[in-house]
Amino acid sequence: MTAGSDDTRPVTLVSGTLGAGKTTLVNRILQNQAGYDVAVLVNDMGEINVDAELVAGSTDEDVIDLTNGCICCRLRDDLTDEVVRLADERAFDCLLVEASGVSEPFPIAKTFLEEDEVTDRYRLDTMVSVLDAYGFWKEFDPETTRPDGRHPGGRELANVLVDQVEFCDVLLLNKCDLVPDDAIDEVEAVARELQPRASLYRTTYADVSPETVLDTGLFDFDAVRRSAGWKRQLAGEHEDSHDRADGEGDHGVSSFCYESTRPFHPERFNTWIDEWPSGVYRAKGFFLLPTRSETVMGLNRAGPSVTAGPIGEWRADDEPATRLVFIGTDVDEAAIREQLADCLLTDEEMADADAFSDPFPTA
Ligand SMILES: Nc1nc2c(ncn2[C@@H]2O[C@H](COP(=O)(O)OP(=O)(O)OP(=O)(O)O)[C@@H](O)[C@H]2O)c(=O)[nH]1
Repeated sequence: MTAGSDDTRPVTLVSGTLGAGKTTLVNRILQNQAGYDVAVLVNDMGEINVDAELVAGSTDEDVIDLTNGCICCRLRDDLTDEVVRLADERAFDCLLVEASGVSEPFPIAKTFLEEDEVTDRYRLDTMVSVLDAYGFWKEFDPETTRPDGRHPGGRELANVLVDQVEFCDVLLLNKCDLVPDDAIDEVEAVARELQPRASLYRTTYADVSPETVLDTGLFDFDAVRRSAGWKRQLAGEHEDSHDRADGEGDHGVSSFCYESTRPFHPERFNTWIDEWPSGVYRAKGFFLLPTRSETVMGLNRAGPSVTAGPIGEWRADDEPATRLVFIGTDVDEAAIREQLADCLLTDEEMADADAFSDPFPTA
């Protein structure tokens, strides 16, 4: 889905975790616009917009600064006003939006897909994720320390990171200078499992040409939604190099979907979540509990952070079932399936489905 008519301007949305190299990329593009006249919109969480100050080689009118908050949460109206004003007041070819490191890209993208005033003037063209390859590698290999001794930061951001990898057209594995080659291979394998259809580049100081991220025509809303690793799995598909009998891609990265129409024993399943199988760094989906027959219970685990709780109600035409996707490295799928089967209610327990205590949150 690309909204708008031919005279709309292409929008490139750059997201990525804190310090991944977004500003470095934006600077690079501004310094080498390759024949494009590029306008830039930046947003930062701090009171002082460090990013706007750091974006070099630009006059004030090139760079619009949305300080005081994160675009995706508080500034959606401001974002709409600013991009509309920009389009009406200035001539330029492409808009480059740098999201703050804690913004989720999807809500920003929605502004460019759903707001009529915006879609009259712009079309979402390319979603770029800049990944701190070092931080990502470190996330799954806690023994590693950075040469300068600093922690790459923010384990709690793991959820954001996964969303950013899953929802993009172009993925830059940046800071490759800090990661040994064999580890980059592994990071790439993980990233490809999470997002198989993105164009992927290994970069140092975001060294890509402007054509890689500007006016690419790559954005395809439905394809992005469909192809994110876990959604693809939930839909029962499995493609390309990962379509193997054992479900395993390169470097031992694999994924599988567990399904059952029989509910889990609430406490057994909760204990299983606490213990968690080794190697699984991504899990997403929903599950059934006898104590919540009307409720869709969601499970979402990214790196070390996990949430499990109600995410909605089953609708009349739904077929309630547990569907959980697991992605990990050297995962023992058979063992996990067996453990999960042990968490299901037994026939005896099914007969007395009211007799459970339920440790999961209610809201
Ligand atoms: N070693 C190394 N450092 C890099 C690379 N890319 C960027 N950096 C450095 O990492 C730091 C953060 O880069 P930025 O471009 O400011 O990152 P950002 O994503 O805009 O950061 P936030 O706006 O805080 O989220 C800077 O000191 C960069 O010079 C790289 O490929 N290798």
